[in-house]
Amino acid sequence: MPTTVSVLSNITDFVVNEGHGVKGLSEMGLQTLPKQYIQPLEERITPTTVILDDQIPVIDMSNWDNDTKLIGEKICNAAEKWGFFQIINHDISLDVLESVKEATYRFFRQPAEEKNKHSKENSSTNNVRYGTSFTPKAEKALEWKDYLSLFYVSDEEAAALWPSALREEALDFLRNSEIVIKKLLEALMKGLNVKEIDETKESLLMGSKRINVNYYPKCPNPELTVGVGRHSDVSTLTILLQDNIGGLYVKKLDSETWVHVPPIDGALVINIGDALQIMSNGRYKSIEHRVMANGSNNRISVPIFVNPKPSDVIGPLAEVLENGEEPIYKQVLYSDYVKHFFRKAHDGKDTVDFAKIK
Ligand SMILES: COc1cc(/C=C/C(=O)SCCNC(=O)CCNC(=O)[C@H](O)C(C)(C)COP(=O)(O)OP(=O)(O)OC[C@H]2O[C@@H](n3cnc4c(N)ncnc43)[C@H](O)[C@@H]2OP(=O)(O)O)ccc1O
Ligand SMILES: O=C(O)CCC(=O)C(=O)O
Ligand SMILES: [Fe+2]
Repeated sequence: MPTTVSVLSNITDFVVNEGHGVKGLSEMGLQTLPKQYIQPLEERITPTTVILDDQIPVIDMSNWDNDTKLIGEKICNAAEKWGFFQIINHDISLDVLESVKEATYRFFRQPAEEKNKHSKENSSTNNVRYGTSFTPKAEKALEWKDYLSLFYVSDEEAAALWPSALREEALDFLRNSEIVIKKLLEALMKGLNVKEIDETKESLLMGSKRINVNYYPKCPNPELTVGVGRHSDVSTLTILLQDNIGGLYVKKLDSETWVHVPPIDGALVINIGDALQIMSNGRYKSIEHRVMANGSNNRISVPIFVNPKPSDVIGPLAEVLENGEEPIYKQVLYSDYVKHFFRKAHDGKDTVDFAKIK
């Protein structure tokens, strides 16, 4: 086992290259945060920018069959005003949610050598990626997070390539989320004057999926760093399962203030991603969010990113422009958009400028 002194003299080797991650660092019992993780003042989450008297909407899906119109309107309203909401009574069983959380812990509990088989350098596939921070090579300060990212192609590919520690549970969460994803997209498309989601639209909106499992270990100086820096997701929409620790903050539209997303047992957090902001010509908002590190507890979260296919070209939908509205985004190849996102450090909403008509 390396000593604290030898680890601290080469953090990148220990955390990034050897695959110990920030989990390995945290478990050495550090008393102070290594300098590589100290974020500039403007990137830290401070009480002065957080407001306590507002909250993202919480939408009850239980009466969907009888109240589709009313619930649909609430969803569209939340997508326009907040870009974020929580759903309760969504029909994904607590068992499925608990199992994927347990499996996440099972994956991260494994020795570094086992997890590191899935690093960019060691993995035989781009569709399975274990890593730490976001893009360590491009970042001035690292983020206090380890992750495993799984791009879904087929059950057969998952059986061959996904780590067995969480494969079945991640697939179960993906399968069970299908119905609620379709309900959300049906409501959101109605709000854009799209009457029917045919095969082509379905493929454009949800032609590919990625499931990530995030691990934020206990941090010695949480106020000096971030779990995840300011970013918007590049998805169509994201379905996020968080545990009961808290720490996710969402920027309020047209303001410099942030609200906390309080954990609600059994709820899922939904957010609009850049792809849907672009397709809706800016009507639905892909909002900046970030995660605070925690000084007392480890935290996990499991986002499912629902995306266009990499080969799709995305731009404002014809139905949205039908009434003469001017497009504010151009047509872009989705994989170019995603590559642009992955190649730079988290920088708030700047990714979407890639698709803006100047
Ligand atoms: C917040 O912290 C995060 C967030 C995320 C993900 C957030 C999302 O919103 S995911 C939704 C992304 N959409 C998709 O995955 C569907 C479309 N997929 C694609 O278009 C492609 O699969 C691709 C992602 C572009 C990869 O295509 P490929 O041809 O294989 O390109 P590469 O050259 O291998 O990769 C380009 C560039 O991106 C880096 N990268 C690729 N995948 C990941 C990943 N899962 N996590 C981090 N970085 C990734 C890759 O290293 C390349 O960069 P280089 O600098 O090496 O050139 C995810 C993780 C978080 O922490
Ligand atoms: O962990 C969270 O609550 C949010 C994670 C996130 O924003 C992401 O993975 O894109
Ligand atoms: Fe995110």
